[in-house]
Amino acid sequence: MAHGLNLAQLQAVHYTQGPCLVLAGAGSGKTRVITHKIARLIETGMAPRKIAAITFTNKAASEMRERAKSLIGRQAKDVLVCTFHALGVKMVREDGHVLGLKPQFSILDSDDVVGILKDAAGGTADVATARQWQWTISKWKNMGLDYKEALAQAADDNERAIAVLMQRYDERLTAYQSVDFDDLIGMPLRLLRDHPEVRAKWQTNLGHVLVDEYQDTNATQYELLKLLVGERGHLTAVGDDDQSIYGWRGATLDNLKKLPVDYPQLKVIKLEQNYRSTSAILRAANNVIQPNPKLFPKTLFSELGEGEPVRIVDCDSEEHEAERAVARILSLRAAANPPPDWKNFAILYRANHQAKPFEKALRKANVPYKVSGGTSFFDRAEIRDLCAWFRLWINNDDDPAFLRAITNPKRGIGHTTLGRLGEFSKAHRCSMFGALFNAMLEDAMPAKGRESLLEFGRYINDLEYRARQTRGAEESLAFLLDWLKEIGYEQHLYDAEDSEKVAAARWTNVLEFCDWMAQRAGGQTTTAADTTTVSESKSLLEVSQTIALLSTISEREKEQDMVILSTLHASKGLEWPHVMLIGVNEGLLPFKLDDDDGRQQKVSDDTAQRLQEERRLMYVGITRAQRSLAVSWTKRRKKGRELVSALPSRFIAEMGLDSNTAREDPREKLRKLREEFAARKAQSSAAASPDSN
Ligand SMILES: Nc1ncnc2c1ncn2[C@@H]1O[C@H](COP(=O)(O)OP(=O)(O)OP(=O)(O)O)[C@@H](O)[C@H]1O
Ligand SMILES: [Mg+2]
Repeated sequence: MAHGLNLAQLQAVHYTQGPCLVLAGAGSGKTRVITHKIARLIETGMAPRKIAAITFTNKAASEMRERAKSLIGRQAKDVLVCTFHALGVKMVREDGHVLGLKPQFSILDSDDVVGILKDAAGGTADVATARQWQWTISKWKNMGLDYKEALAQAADDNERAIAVLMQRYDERLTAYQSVDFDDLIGMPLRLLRDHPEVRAKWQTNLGHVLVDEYQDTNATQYELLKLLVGERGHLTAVGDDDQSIYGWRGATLDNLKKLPVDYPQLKVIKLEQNYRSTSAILRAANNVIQPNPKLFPKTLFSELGEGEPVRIVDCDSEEHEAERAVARILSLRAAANPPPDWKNFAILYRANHQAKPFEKALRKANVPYKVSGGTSFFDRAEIRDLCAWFRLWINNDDDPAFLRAITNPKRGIGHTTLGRLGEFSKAHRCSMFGALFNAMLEDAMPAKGRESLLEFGRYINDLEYRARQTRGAEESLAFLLDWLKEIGYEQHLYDAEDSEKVAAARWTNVLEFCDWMAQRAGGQTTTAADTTTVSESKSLLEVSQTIALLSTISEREKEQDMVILSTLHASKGLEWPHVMLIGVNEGLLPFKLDDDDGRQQKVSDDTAQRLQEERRLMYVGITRAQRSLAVSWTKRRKKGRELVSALPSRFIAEMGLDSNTAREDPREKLRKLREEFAARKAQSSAAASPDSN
């Protein structure tokens, strides 16, 4: 097991007596330390289920599980590898009853939250305002505040009003037996903080907790972590202060500073060798991050050789930029034999909307690509409709799911009827579903409306019963298809869409989703949020319970051979042989900074801090590249409908490249291509792929 680790890494892996912090730059093998340490802990006799490894995304979790599996085999499946949120789901499912929550609680998605907030505020607010409330409440929850504490620290009347709204909002969530995304951290924290027996249970159950990307944890997550590991502090955290890019979401570098204070026995280990990138790439990264104040001094070197110079690509417009990116991918592929896989290329950008021209250009050139971190499969309206039905089978009290299921597809139940049902359920303090079977409902609405409601209720009960009996892949698929036919979902899609093509695509998604669910019922796959690894067939009801959780917190990831388009934020922790950073313009990266035009000497503290975070984002982007890096910017950008002239980002100059060699010159490229062609010919058939590592 020792192979493939340097001395400092080995030290981190073997130190299991107490808390350990690995603090090191990008690509220095921090994540590798975590996987090897999992293996080491198991080797020394710790039961795999006593180990928890916390990652930043579900994708990172499944990758880590794979890596652990290749080191230690099947035992890896019992290690709890998941995100903070998935851990939260597990904790709330096991112990939420202490807080009055049943194990079959629902997790609300962002749209549900906005709907509930609007409703709780009297129903007149627009979506933008409701999103603002959502943002503020989320911020408070991430600071570990309940509505009373939020009220006490509110800065103005507006915030006080939101704190009052927060109370009503949380009351509704309790009534719906539902939680929002932030509760998945806040509730476990309350469980451990306020309930010693629960705390004792988790501290005994977990022998060691490992955390990747520690620099991006927020205050609540840190508190949770501390309570999970207790005073013994069997904790390994790895991180890089230069890669902290979630400050805007409440992550705080204070957690890095607090660790040595809260754990005086903390062992701090630094790693200095970068195993990912060539020296040319690493130098550009070091230059960019250099102006930022240093929390901990570090140096980083690479032994992978100088490599290709970093390319700066000047473009006229976004379309031009996209064309050049595609041309670069094609020429890099043409230059190697066999050509590197598509998945070796990544196009990274600051904001989601920047992907569009690139998608168009890639499609035009028939290049397979995947937008990662964009709209997830589970965010599609049709999938969310189906998930609402599942949520309702599992948790009849989930009112948002009830409303979504009863109206998708429409079943002739009008708004008036639903409105009356809503009022009745409020007056009688029960869920809308519960109200259906209340004898007093007779007085609240005309018989006709009531009859259709009851019919729906009976149908849900019937489905729940049938789903419980349905096991295995084949039965499940048959059940799902029957159900979709019964509710007329395909027709519903065709009615809702003007374009038949769009409707057909949505129906294909539905079928793909059913197939995927059926496979899970057959016991095939494991996913990041589903921490209990599936190995035998499950009933469809059990499967839908985990799907309902997945619907908001997981992306369905398949390993496919495609060019990756990703935001810089979503690229954290990942690596590709060839990376293109695009839209590296002032105003985009760094993103618009209020009082800073790049020339002023003095800027406000806030702006200076945001600039530091933007610089870290650029650093993250550069350090994703293993062998080649191109950085492009455009002379003109779209602003609304207009084309305005634009400047290259200050970060391009800061990379400190020699402008003569770095600019991409078409003539030089041609020369290189010729050279490579000649070299390949000489090598003839024996040529091995430089990309097959
Ligand atoms: N000792 C080593 N020998 C050889 N390769 C290594 C070694 N340590 C790490 N690597 C490789 O270097 C690359 C970067 O490692 P890893 O992803 O663990 O770095 P990291 O510090 O987590 O990076 P980031 O800060 O971007 O998350 C990986 O491909 C990994 O397999
Ligand atoms: Mg990492």
